[in-house]
Amino acid sequence: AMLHWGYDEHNGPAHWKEVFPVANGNRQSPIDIKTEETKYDPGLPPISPNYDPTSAKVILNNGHSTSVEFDDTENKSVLRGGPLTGRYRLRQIHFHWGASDDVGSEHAVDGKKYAAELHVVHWNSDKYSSFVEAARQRDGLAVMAVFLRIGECNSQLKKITDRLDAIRAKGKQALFTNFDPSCLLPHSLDYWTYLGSLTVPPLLESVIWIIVREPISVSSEQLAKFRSLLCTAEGEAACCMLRNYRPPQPLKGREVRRN
Ligand SMILES: NS(=O)(=O)c1c(F)c(F)c(-n2cc(CC3CCCCC3)nn2)c(F)c1F
Ligand SMILES: [Zn+2]
Repeated sequence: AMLHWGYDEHNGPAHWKEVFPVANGNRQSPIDIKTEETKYDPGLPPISPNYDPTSAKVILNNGHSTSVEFDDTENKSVLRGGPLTGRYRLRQIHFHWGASDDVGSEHAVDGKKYAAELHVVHWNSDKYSSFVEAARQRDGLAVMAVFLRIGECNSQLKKITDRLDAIRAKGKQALFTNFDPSCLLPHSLDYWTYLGSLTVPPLLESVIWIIVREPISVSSEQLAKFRSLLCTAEGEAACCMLRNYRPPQPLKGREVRRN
């Protein structure tokens, strides 16, 4: 079996079930959203992100993505509305991308993959007392996903891509504050929503997914900076983080609703 999970031939998504059998579960993510089969739900309210820029703490290379981590010790930055009951506290944002611009997103829309995908991870702080506890519950996490398409340079994303050279190696982090991730959201927050899982091991089936339908832009040069991150620590033989997306998983009868 694999040593440590990753996205290479020997430890990638096809192997994850060897250590995490839930990989073949009934509510796995991501999925390919077949827009003709989504169900309009007039009862779905708008999503309402409310983030305090002082919650941002550090930018991190965790070896399988780059994330911005937020202070989630109080309800300073929360997501509410949409399919959610109560408040979900902001924990971290991170990205998924591919080895070339024609792939990279985890979710797909009618078989189309975008160049990358932003995930904004929150946990149900009304019902649970920590992220790790919430991550084990069916309604514990809410992840808002935003597609990135190749286009003009994204000046807001530049705040992140300009810092990546300071955290090239796995385990490196740098101070990163005064950042409100709403600045990365598109004009329209219309969305699809369905029940799924983490898209990385341990693949826990605890995520209410909110997929924003309008993509944001990223330039090819900005995206190339993500690929120059290393999935190896300093002093180890350098290995670039060329891709970190899981392919779409079986829908298994789940409904995808839209507002
Ligand atoms: N792609 S995704 O589905 O949006 C996504 C997520 F939703 C996550 F929550 C994480 N995540 C993983 C852990 C370790 C925890 C270690 C203790 C058990 C729970 C996981 N922290 N956050 C994550 F890495 C990720 F990629
Ligand atoms: Zn993710």
